[in-house]
Amino acid sequence: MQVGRAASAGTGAGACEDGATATVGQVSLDSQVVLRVEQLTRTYAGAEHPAIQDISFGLNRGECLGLVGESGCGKSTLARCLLRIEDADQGLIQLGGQDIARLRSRHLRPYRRRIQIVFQNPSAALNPKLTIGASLIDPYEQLGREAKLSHFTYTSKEAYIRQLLEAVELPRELGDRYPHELSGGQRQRVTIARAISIEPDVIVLDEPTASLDVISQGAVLQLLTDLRTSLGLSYLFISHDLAAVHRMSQHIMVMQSGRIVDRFGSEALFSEERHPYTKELISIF
Ligand SMILES: Nc1ncnc2c1ncn2[C@@H]1O[C@H](COP(=O)(O)OP(=O)(O)OP(=O)(O)O)[C@@H](O)[C@H]1O
Repeated sequence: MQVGRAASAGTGAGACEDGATATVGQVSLDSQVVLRVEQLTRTYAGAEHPAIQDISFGLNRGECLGLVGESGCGKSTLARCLLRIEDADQGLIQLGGQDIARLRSRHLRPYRRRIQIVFQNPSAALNPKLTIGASLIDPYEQLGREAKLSHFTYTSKEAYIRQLLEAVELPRELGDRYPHELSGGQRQRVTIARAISIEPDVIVLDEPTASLDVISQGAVLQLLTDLRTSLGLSYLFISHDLAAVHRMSQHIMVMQSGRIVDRFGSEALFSEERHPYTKELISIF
């Protein structure tokens, strides 16, 4: 893997609620924010309450921002809205300085590359009829050709696939296999390789280790941390596993019934100031 662009350290602007630009001396920290979300709300047809309501946060370049909350609180709805798989009813999603919340088709296309997602279930995320190599090349063919890649170089399909497999610590022979011929942990590494292949700014990790055994979980979380540092990636790490979120993230947000009820630097998880719901989550895990 070619690496080089160093990740910026977290600046403290992460997870800022009102989306305001923070300043330290003369230095604006706003340039560090790669993804800014303001007042995002989504109500499903027929539902009594919004699935997500007034969600606002900023994600710093090179940072992992954790989002934790119990099942059904709205985490995946937020992820789908950020990826524009679903549309929010109102609110702003600023990526690369552009509000993408309402962009359509060709206007949205240049921003699709900038935000990628890794889902919980790698088996559902990979086309069973494609070899691993073909799956890895697919995002580049769809979105990457227009982009100037700086870590991976595309000289030939084979060379590109090799770099991606190497980046996620998989043997190159796996490129010729089909998804069912891999273990769950290997399949999830392939979906991570797909997500990084077109060098996005942001990756939404939606419960990326929930389907794995404990040993594979630890290894995949470590790989994600290493890739964040070496590729300068920014993560929104969604999980109901508070321990994993604490391990991975510089800042943490806690979601309850569609709203962010608590947000703090990871080191302040056990502080007395925590919201009662955060304390409840701590007592469960
Ligand atoms: N397509 C949909 N249509 C209608 N309601 C939905 C839809 N998807 C989710 N919901 C509802 O929206 C709320 C939030 O669901 P969501 O899947 O975002 O929660 P979650 O926190 O990701 O849960 P989990 O951790 O179990 O995946 C729930 O009440 C859910 O029933």
